[in-house]
Amino acid sequence: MRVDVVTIFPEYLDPLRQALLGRAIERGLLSLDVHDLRKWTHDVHKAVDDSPYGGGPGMVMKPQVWGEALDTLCASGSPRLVVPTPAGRPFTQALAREYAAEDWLMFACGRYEGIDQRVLDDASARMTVDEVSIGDYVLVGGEVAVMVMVEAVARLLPGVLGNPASHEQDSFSDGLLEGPSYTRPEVWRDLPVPEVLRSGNHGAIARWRRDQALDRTYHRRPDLLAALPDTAFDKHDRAR
Ligand SMILES: Nc1cc(-c2ccc3cc[nH]c3c2)n[nH]1
Repeated sequence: MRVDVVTIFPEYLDPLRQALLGRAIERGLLSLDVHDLRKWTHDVHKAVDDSPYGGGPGMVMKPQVWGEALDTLCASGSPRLVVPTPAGRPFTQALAREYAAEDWLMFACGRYEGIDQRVLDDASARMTVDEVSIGDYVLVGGEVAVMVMVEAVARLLPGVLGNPASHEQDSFSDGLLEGPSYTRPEVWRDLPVPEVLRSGNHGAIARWRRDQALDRTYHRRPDLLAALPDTAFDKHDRAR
């Protein structure tokens, strides 16, 4: 997978080159190229923003600069363009899986009050453009949202995680939240590991984990439970 990121703060994306993702990049499982948007300015101040039409606070990112950047970076083809914004569709594990199947993702990091809408409208004629929110809170720019999405997508790529089962038992992979996890010691500060997990009875362990996931989802994210089809529940689930 090819990943391109356009931003006025290229160094903000450096953490993506550390640890697991850094090793995946070194192994060629994905490529990451970060581009400084100011490369496509032509004035001495390298201006990327201007005042908003209609008034209001803050500044808007200029369409000319973004247009030239995308024209250059997309000259060889059409990536899926992902634009973080509080006003976007929710970024979910399902969307991460969809992105993990793409050959080429490009992320446009806004700053200020965002990017002139015409940039996205113009790009939509040549590529799929997704305006995406990573949550109902407001960041200062798109860079952190891009790091969240790149990490969530890259970990799904074959070979990135040591054990593929890790993401197959992710929270949300079966529509439920993950239950609690435990490791040694058996008792810590007078708190024991649930006995079933030490029983060696794998059927009982699987049942207990499913029950824990159902309970946790019921109490913390009832919306997820309500969204599941009846077929998602077996007779044991229904007997609870
Ligand atoms: N989910 C979410 C996205 C954002 C976001 C994304 C881009 C920009 C550009 C300026 N402020 C921004 C905020 N906040 N919260």
